[in-house]
Amino acid sequence: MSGLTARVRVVRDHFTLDVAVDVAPGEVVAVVGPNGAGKSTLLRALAGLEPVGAGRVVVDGVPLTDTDQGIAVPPHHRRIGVVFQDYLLFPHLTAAANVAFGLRAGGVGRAEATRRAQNWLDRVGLADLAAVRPGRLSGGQAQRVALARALAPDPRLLLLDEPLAALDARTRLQVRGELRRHLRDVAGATLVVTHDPVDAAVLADRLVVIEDGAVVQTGTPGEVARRPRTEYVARLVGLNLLAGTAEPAPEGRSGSRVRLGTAAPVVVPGRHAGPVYVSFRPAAVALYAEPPGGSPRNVWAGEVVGLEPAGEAVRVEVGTAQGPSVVAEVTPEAAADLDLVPGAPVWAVVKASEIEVYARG
Ligand SMILES: Nc1ncnc2c1ncn2[C@@H]1O[C@H](COP(=O)(O)OP(=O)(O)OP(=O)(O)O)[C@@H](O)[C@H]1O
Repeated sequence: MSGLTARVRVVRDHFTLDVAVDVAPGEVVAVVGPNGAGKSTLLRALAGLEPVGAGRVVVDGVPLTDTDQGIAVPPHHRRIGVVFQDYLLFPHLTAAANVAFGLRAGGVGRAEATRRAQNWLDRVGLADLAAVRPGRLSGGQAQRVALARALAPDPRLLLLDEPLAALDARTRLQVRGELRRHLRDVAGATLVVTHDPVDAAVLADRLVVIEDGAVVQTGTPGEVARRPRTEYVARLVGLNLLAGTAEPAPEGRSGSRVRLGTAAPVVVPGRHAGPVYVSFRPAAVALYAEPPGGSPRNVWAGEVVGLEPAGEAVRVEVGTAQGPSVVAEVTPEAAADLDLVPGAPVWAVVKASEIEVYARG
């Protein structure tokens, strides 16, 4: 099979990584997950930099790791491109010589390697800096040289670990756009580790979410953002997520009720039964300083736990006495009018029509 097919298990004292990932040729997959989830360990295992306890890593049909057969191709013979934060440029070589290095190591002759290195520096917009050594490059420029060095040998597998993390916000925006263009042209499989949901959404065709050493969700950025399956993913994409059990309304009535442990059940659109997730946007939560009049459904009484700015709005975390905590998004004016300070009593109301429901498990 072409592209990457991998299953790796790495066991440490207090941590086990056990994941399977497949990446098609030309596909860009972002690996996301909380700190310590095992993202870097996965990339390092694929690169041959981390001993694999059990598993197989196959690129374009060639086994690079196979613990059953005793195969462990050393990192420099894997013919893969890597941009890792600790895999720095050679300080004593010029930008052009850094890019040519990988080509030379792959058996390309000196003149051809120099020509192709220059061509790659052109492509990443650094033609004028070919003769400069890394010490005189900015962070963004060095990152582009590292990318050119990884891409120049036309690798069948490209691994990028937080390629934009070291850049300031403005450079990041620019380099992210360029990186996206370059990754679109890569014929091989690409895996990129990132903490940033925007990087993931911009760069990747598909996300693989890893938590505590295991894959917990995979899908296009849109699918994952619409239907998160874990607390971490929900927070990452800025949605409220509650787990519960649905039962459809009695015959002749629309909608369903979802029980959430001890909290009051929520009323949701559509007919659902069994274990479900319920998700909704913070902006779909209205807050009141007094119990709301009429008989709105889905009202939780609680208190303000914390507030933080979110763009032009204010995000308010509301803890409820018996149930879930929910995040609301209100205007700064509303936050002031409602006198929202930590500890203040508040009533949160979610419109049923704004709630998304999907099966768990
Ligand atoms: N060299 C090491 N020796 C022992 N344990 C390690 C080593 N490197 C990482 N770990 C542990 O392995 C687990 C996975 O770490 P890893 O760096 O792969 O996570 P990560 O998802 O990349 O995290 P981050 O987002 O913080 O970079 C963590 O529990 C970490 O403490």
